[in-house]
Amino acid sequence: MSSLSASETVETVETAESVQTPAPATAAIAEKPLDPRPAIKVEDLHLYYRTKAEANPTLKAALIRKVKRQKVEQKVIKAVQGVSFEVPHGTVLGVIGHNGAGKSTLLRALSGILPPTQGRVEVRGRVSTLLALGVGFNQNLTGRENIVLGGLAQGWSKDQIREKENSIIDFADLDTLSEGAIDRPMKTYSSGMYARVAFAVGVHMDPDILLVDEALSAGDARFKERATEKMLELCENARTIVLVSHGLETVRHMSNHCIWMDHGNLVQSGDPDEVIDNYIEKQHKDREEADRKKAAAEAKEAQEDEALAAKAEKTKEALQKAIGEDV
Ligand SMILES: Nc1ncnc2c1ncn2[C@@H]1O[C@H](COP(=O)(O)OP(=O)(O)OP(=O)(O)O)[C@@H](O)[C@H]1O
Repeated sequence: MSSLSASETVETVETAESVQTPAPATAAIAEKPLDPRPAIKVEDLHLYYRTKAEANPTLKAALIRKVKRQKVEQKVIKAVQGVSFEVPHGTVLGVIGHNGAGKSTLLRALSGILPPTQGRVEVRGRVSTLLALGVGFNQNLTGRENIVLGGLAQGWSKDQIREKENSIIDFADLDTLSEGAIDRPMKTYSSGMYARVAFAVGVHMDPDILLVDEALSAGDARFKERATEKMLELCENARTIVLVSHGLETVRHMSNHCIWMDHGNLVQSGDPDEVIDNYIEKQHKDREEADRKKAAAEAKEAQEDEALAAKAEKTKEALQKAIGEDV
């Protein structure tokens, strides 16, 4: 499930126009970086989305608005709020957190797709990004054609393309799933097949920094294992990987540093086992709290029902009494 984009940039620095608020505590990730300058440096990063959303999007409301020439109110979603961390070269950084915590948004900023609303992102090296399924490939072209197209976009020579094409196809190993699939349009692929091609292309871009957003989740166990091996190999060669995933065991297994995001904030940064265990504990506590609240609400509702029934009973008795007396 992925797309890829690669930049040839040796040093990318994204800076927001205004840096006003003081930076929160910076999370240094490794003690002995291979390169004294970090591969990634994020300082007081804020990322906001502006959307025009209506509470009640009805045709009537739209017509009234048009007649009255009213504008739809703009809503600001603060996806990332003041996050700072550094990633030395050769790190596999796992990024975990609940749905909507801001993980993918953070990755988009690292890849340069999304400029910071405020703060600073520095990325040193060639970046290859594996993002959401479907982006980056032409669905009507075959897997092979998309690989060649990707190579051309990278500025590879014909020989390089030929050499890498075979290696990418070998790595993706689609034939074991469906013979000849590599020469069929990608719109006919399953999400797992897509993930295989995307991941194979991404790692063959020879990136210094590989950004992976759940790209492996569609792959089967065997492919995940091979992808893991490949990522570790990249990492041994001082390449840096940022892996966003809900697969906590994958993150635990693969990463040597982990950050936990919650509602756009960085909750913890440190050893993967420690961070993941704390995250799991928090999830349990949240679930218990939610269960407790639900039970309390149900008990309250039952009490109110009982009180209403008692009141109705009393009213009925009073009515019967009144009717009886009248009679
Ligand atoms: N294109 C967008 N426009 C508006 N809001 C967005 C957009 N993309 C994400 N958001 C919002 O930003 C917040 C963070 O979303 P993001 O996708 O970064 O979270 P995430 O941690 O990756 O979630 P998940 O684990 O579900 O993929 C959410 O509130 C989300 O609704």
